[in-house]
Amino acid sequence: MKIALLGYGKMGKTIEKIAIERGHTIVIKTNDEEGYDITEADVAIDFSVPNAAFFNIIKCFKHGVPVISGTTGWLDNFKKAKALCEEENGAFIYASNFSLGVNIFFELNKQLAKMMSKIESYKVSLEEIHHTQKLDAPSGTAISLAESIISEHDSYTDWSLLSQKENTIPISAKRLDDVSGTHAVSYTSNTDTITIEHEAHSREGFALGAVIAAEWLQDKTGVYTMKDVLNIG
Ligand SMILES: NC(=O)C1=CN([C@@H]2O[C@H](COP(=O)(O)OP(=O)(O)OC[C@H]3O[C@@H](n4cnc5c(N)ncnc54)[C@H](O)[C@@H]3O)[C@@H](O)[C@H]2O)C=CC1
Ligand SMILES: O=C(O)C1=N[C@H](C(=O)O)C[C@H](O)C1
Repeated sequence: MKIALLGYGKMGKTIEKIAIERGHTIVIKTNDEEGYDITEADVAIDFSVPNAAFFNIIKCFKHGVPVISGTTGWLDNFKKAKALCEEENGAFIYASNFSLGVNIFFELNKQLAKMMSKIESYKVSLEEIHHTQKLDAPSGTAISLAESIISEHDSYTDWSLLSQKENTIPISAKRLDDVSGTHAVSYTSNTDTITIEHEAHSREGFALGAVIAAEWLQDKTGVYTMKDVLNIG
């Protein structure tokens, strides 16, 4: 498979290594909006920056190139991207987190929220920790976790960074050197705390998931999620 890497930073470089190990060829690697012919690629993988992702993605739709995006912090335009994908008969997967471990963690989070919805004595909170170069906060993964709790738990209607408000899930975002990505969901009562946590040991899990998603998407049209790719949940 000929792959275009839209964004050749920390993730782009990790994806390149894994894609080559799996027998693919990188035909484009760019940190720019222009200066390449996207039709050279069978599939594009966008891990760029929040203000570039939407442009990169719709360019792929316009040229009939299936696209995977893991860029976070651009979701105000997500609905528009989905609609454009359908209009152009494109192929698209966005995931706030491509690792198998986090996608299993997403399912655990959903089940736990469903169970805790019936128990009023526990209050939920989220914590995410990432490296200091991260541009967005809270992380895309923390937002996915919070939205899933909101859809399963009757007491929560919103999330916010460090909120104290009733019905709002507080998210704490910490930035420390060299942390690939840690997410914890805690339920606290007067007597105890239940915590589930996922800790990424490196970027390789995210990169492998993105390459597997690209392999899965290459002959399809439509908008999909990692749940479709991994067949879990
Ligand atoms: N969904 C997931 O599983 C994961 C998502 N991410 C997200 O992926 C994104 C990238 O992460 P990193 O590689 O760690 O960041 P990074 O900062 O190392 O790399 C981003 C690259 O995008 C480049 N760039 C800037 N403008 C561009 C444009 N117009 N077109 C293409 N590239 C452009 C930058 O020059 C930089 O090299 C972030 O939004 C991050 O949150 C990161 C890890 C996993
Ligand atoms: O920026 C990162 O590094 C990561 N970003 C994603 C997010 O915002 O959730 C996924 C992962 O946690 C690493």
